[in-house]
Amino acid sequence: MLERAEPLCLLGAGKMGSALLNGWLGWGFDPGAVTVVDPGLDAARRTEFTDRGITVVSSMEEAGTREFRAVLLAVKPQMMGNVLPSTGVIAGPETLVVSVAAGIRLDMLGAAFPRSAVVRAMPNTPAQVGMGMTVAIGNERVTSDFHALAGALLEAVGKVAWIEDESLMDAVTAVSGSGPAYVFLLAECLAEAGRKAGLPADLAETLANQTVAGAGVLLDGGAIPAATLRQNVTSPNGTTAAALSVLMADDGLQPLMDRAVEAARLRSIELG
Ligand SMILES: NC(=O)C1=CN([C@@H]2O[C@H](COP(=O)(O)OP(=O)(O)OC[C@H]3O[C@@H](n4cnc5c(N)ncnc54)[C@H](OP(=O)(O)O)[C@@H]3O)[C@@H](O)[C@H]2O)C=CC1
Ligand SMILES: O=C(O)[C@@H]1CCC=N1
Repeated sequence: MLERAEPLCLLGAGKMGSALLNGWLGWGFDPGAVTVVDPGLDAARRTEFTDRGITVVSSMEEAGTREFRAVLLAVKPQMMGNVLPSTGVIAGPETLVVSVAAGIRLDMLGAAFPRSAVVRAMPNTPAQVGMGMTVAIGNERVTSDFHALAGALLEAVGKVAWIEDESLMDAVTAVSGSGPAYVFLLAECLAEAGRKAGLPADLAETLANQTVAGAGVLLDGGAIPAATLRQNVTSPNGTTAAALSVLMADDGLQPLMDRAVEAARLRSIELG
């Protein structure tokens, strides 16, 4: 389990790393136990962290050689080759290493951290509001204690599903990792279509955003399937049916989404 003051290290305090860090602090984790390693932080971001009692350093050398209880790797996949060789020193047999980098496989992570338990995870940005969806898989060093620790770290920002077949991770990345972007694009397209239908731009944007947000809340929890929620909007021979006859045509949204998800899945494989 996660104790509130065990030493944690976050490598890469960008969008995903910060979302997880905020989740841990919101859960009650001691900021004084957190070290952030990020060479790119500007003065304002650095102060934001240090004001909360978090230690911020620019390099692994500055982080020292202490072994952390948990290390979260949240740098770009393209940076992992640079970062991994210098990180082994902060991870020992009692350390859990969690990587959220798209495409970076467990065997690569395991080679960089041969003494540590390693979890490969794919979260998403709704983690920023505690509504994340993370899929995770551990290597052979992940005992039940490490599994519980990883679960606690990841559940601090939303739901977690564990898988046992790593080959699914590229499709996971394409669906839930990248998926929020598809939904935001849907909101943008809906607003644009509203503008083209004659609505003032700000009203069109408000209508589209609130509609997507409200529909998301209806979906939350999974009690009512998406198809049922869709049918609840669709009056026989009404306006929704007219729109859905376009969106659900043979050349409608499904084949487009199939192609988009496949492109993301292939890119995830390439990143590895
Ligand atoms: N954004 C998303 O929706 C998701 C992202 N991910 C994964 O999370 C990871 C991070 O993505 P994201 O948060 O979007 O990216 P960001 O660019 O927002 O964050 C990466 C951070 O790492 C910093 N950084 C660069 N080099 C180093 C280094 N050597 N040591 C420590 N920190 C470093 C960057 O600084 P600088 O900006 O100066 O380069 C930046 O602050 C990626 O691997 C991505 O695949 C996973 C799921 C969803
Ligand atoms: O676009 C990316 O590569 C990352 C991984 C999933 C979401 N963002």
